[in-house]
Amino acid sequence: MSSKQPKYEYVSTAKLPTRMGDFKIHGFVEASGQEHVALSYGEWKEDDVVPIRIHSECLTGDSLFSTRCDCGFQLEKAMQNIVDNGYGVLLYLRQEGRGIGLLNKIRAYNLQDSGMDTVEANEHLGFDADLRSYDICKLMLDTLNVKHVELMTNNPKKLAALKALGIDVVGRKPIDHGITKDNKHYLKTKTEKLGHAFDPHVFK
Ligand SMILES: Nc1nc2c(ncn2[C@@H]2O[C@H](COP(=O)(O)OP(=O)(O)OP(=O)(O)O)[C@@H](O)[C@H]2O)c(=O)[nH]1
Ligand SMILES: [Zn+2]
Repeated sequence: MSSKQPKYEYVSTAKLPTRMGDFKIHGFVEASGQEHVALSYGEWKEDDVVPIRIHSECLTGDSLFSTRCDCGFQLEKAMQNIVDNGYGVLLYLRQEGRGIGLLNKIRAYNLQDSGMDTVEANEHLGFDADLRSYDICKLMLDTLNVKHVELMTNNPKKLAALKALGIDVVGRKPIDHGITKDNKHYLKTKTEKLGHAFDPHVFK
């Protein structure tokens, strides 16, 4: 990569009507060719605090209705929250499997079917527990003129990452939606090993 080539670029915007409401979709690309999108809804001014969700791709949860994780439920809830608020942004990052990719996630699921937890399975495959980067969020938010955010997440690493990028994180909105018998153990592991901020009562 030449030093002049930008690491991330904005590409284009189009209308995206959805079941929840009429969003716009904004395309971004990394120098590596990896593509990401942001959805925006409604209007805001530069001084407004904008509710946002940074969602990591999960084909199984987001598109195939899996109850093994909470991703699909969170995606739907976040988009509904944004519509209910009148404005907001969803950054949809193509970091499937916390950055290890879809087929490695299936390998990790296979190990979990034999008793490992989500972190042990990643490590068994030779990966760190979480390989995601949030650097592209800065370009995405700047492009959409978002300066102050309230982040919908249970993951404190996302708050820290945004702050490190110079984004004014005004608050966090918990998104503990979609807890099922199939994902309770997964969510408990995230709380105990990955620092997620789930209230312990949700696992009872
Ligand atoms: N490697 C791996 N990735 C998983 C597994 N289950 C879900 N994922 C991926 O995890 C990502 C979602 O991350 P989570 O840890 O569930 O949640 P988060 O995004 O960190 O936090 P929230 O903002 O609170 O949702 C998606 O990319 C999923 O594909 C798993 O068992 N192993
Ligand atoms: Zn998922």
